[in-house]
Amino acid sequence: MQDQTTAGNLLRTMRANSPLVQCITNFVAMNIAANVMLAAGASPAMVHAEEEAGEFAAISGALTINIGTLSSGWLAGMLKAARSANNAGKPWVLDPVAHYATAFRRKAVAQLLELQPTIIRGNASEIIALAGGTSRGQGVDSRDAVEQAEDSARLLAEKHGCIVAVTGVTDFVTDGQKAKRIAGGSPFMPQVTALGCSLTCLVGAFAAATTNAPFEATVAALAVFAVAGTQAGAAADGPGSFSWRFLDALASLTPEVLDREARVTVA
Ligand SMILES: Nc1ncnc2c1ncn2[C@@H]1O[C@H](COP(=O)(O)OP(=O)(O)O)[C@@H](O)[C@H]1O
Ligand SMILES: Cc1ncsc1CCOP(=O)(O)O
Ligand SMILES: [Mg+2]
Repeated sequence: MQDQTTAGNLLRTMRANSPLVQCITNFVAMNIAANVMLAAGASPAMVHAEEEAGEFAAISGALTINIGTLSSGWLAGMLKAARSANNAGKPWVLDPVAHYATAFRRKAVAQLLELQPTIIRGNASEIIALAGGTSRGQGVDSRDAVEQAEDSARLLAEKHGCIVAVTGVTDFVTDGQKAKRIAGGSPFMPQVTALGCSLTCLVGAFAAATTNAPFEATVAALAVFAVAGTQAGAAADGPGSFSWRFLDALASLTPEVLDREARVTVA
């Protein structure tokens, strides 16, 4: 029988469903993340107000929460949305942007972790710090290698019963037991702001489109970024042209090419 959980098949399913994803992201990411989602075939909605975030989570296929430009009003909306997603049985993804930088962020992330995200996606410095290690992160940017964050990712996944994705040159995804690495992408990617935030939203789209397969959904979303990133990077002259080429590559990526080009290995 054909494997329904290859990245290509999950991309086909995701596009067929075009899932509504509530993206509580940050002011920097809102526009590019929505464009990335539309190019890939998902249906994003940037809804964060405390007055409506919980109600909206109940009608969305998945929720993503990113603390990049946090304020107390947004945090209230995030907590309501996460509780509502849990009550409705919807997956939700946490992106702990620069959570190590201030006491406000550290406390917010602790509150969000108590609500048991389905998936955590962060860069290496964020994942190392989230597991209690000493990271070299500077603001929103990672200064650690993914390889150094792999043990932290496994620990976090076990502790919180979730999937953890660490991104960088070669990405790593684990449920605490099994793990995969996804190679590809482009050195231009960390030079374009909010691509990690956009990827978190896309992980939400794949999680919404799969039933009880958050590990495979996460691997598929990361593989889409890796293959489209490689394609865009090969033709780009710099981060500016990479940006629009990346959107085009996402939109034109076929499930067949994704399965052929994806460099996914068991870790
Ligand atoms: N040097 C690199 N080479 C290839 N791909 C990269 C590189 N750095 C980041 N990426 C890719 O960029 C995307 C965003 O990841 P990352 O930069 O780690 O997130 P963040 O923006 O949250 O720090 C991921 O798809 C990741 O694989
Ligand atoms: C620059 C910046 N400042 C606050 S959030 C943000 C965007 C971070 O995006 P990413 O985590 O994808 O690099
Ligand atoms: Mg980030």
